Amino acid sequence: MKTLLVGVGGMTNGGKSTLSKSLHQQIPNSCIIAQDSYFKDDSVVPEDNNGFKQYDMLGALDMDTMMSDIDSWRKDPERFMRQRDLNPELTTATDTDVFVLIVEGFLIFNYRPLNELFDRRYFMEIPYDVCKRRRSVRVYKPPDPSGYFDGHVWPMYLKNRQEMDITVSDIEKD
Ligand SMILES: Nc1ncnc2c1ncn2[C@@H]1O[C@H](COP(=O)(O)OP(=O)(O)OP(=O)(O)O)[C@@H](O)[C@H]1O
Ligand SMILES: NC(=O)c1ccc[n+]([C@@H]2O[C@H](CO)[C@@H](O)[C@H]2O)c1
Repeated sequence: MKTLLVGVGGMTNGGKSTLSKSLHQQIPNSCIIAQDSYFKDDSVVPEDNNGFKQYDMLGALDMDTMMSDIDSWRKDPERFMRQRDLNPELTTATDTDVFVLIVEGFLIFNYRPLNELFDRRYFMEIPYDVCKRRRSVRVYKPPDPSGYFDGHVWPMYLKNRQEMDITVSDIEKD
């Protein structure tokens, strides 16, 4: 049995989940772990001086739990998929079977212990105006307050992008 860990990173609304779902549908024995499932509770996410919740940084995410889920997959992908009801097959994997984990999220390459696990990395970027337009029709929980994109999301994207460039050198840009 072989394993392949693929990272689909990139900016908010860049199309990460759309691409990941399409890959998952086409690749047998694959599954997705989405970073957005690991946001901490709103009550513990701090606010800046403008009252904007600081969601677009690693501190807002429970990376320990995310890493622990990825570890379970790495140790036994078949069991991981069966436990989550992702793969009903009960047969045992052969030596030639390849299990693929697609990890998608906006800060997956900024977290060094996760970044170093990837066999392949993809980074999805779209222009500022497209990003802002797509984001304006999305409803997050909690919803973006007025001015959030320009006051928090975009400046944090630029900052995180710069930090990621230092951490990662072998990203395949879309
Ligand atoms: N190739 C594409 N062309 C045009 N629109 C797209 C494309 N891919 C995704 N979209 C649209 O962009 C929006 C965001 O897509 P998606 O949810 O896949 O992005 P994301 O990067 O996972 O976003 P986030 O992580 O911020 O939730 C959706 O409305 C989706 O339909
Ligand atoms: N709990 C959530 O999923 C949540 C809450 C508030 C904001 N966000 C946004 O998700 C994006 C990453 O996909 C970030 O830009 C967050 O602002 C998510």
